[in-house]
Amino acid sequence: MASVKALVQSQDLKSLPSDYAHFKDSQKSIVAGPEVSLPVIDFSLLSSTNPDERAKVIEDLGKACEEWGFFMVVNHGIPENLINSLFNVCNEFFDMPEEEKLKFETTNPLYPVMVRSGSTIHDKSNQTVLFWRDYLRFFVHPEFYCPDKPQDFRDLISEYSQRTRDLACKLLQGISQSLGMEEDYIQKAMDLDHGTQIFAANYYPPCPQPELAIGIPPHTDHGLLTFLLQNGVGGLEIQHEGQWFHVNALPNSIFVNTADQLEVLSNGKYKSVWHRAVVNNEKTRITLVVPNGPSPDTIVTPAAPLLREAPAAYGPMKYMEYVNVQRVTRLHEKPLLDRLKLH
Ligand SMILES: O=C(O)CCC(=O)C(=O)O
Ligand SMILES: [Fe+2]
Repeated sequence: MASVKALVQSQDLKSLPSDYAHFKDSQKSIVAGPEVSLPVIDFSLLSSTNPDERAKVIEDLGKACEEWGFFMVVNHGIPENLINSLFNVCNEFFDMPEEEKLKFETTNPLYPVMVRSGSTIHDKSNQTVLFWRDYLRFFVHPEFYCPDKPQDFRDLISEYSQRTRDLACKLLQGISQSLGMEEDYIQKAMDLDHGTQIFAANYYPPCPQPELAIGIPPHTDHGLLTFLLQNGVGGLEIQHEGQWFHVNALPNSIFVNTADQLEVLSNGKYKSVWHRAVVNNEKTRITLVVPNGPSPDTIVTPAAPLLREAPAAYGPMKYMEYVNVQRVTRLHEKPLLDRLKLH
């Protein structure tokens, strides 16, 4: 299938092709949410030698997970030039000839490298609706995959994936402690030495009628923590206290959201945040997304130490099975996470 990028380039589009109309009439269209300021976590304080400073950042981290499920990490130590190079190389990837990219086209979520355009969803009447985005996704851990073009892609991804894995481990140590557990509880219980890490790049070209289209419809992410970078163009919205809010990034920050397996592990204390990507009619938006999850075979359950205080609120499920079932769950069906709830 042709990419959304090619569609935009091939025609002087004045209106949205009907396949991409998520909202059939402008009355029900997307209304951009108001902007909200998010909790900010200073990552450098997690390795502070001052116990009070460390205790404070762990408390802030716990609050951010409990009240928002979404925060920005600053002073994360990932070099700005690595991030800039990654955006450049991902842009080059989407600029490659269609035939090159389509080599990776598949609908099988287990393929290690996948390119898709306008991934389909089905609305209530079972009609297909396409997302206004092109998409590249591959597994980087426990096994490392990466397209071999453009040049330097592999090296950059390899470095970014190592650094973000380290960031995820350290944040999860703080999160373990914020739940009153041993620092390495999550690392051991989720087998993070073999943790699943994915790299995804979303490419949202300018859209002629952005209010009728959707980049990604509302969803929660599978995994523990997702990291997101954007190329300076906004579009991410999160649900907070029942309302949609637009979120914007501080310079040099990384967005982090709590995901489904962290909700299960924390026995519901930390909620997996609902979010969506809206599109605009002016600028191409690129986001680089790294979901960090348990090892593929980990059976995820609420953490044992938390069950002294309350009974388990979620049933067990193997992580990879969860990923696969979630992928075939349709928009109007009950979300998989809700189906795991025991009461
Ligand atoms: O691009 C965005 O802003 C959201 C991406 C996202 O939610 C995802 O890839 O899971
Ligand atoms: Fe997401």
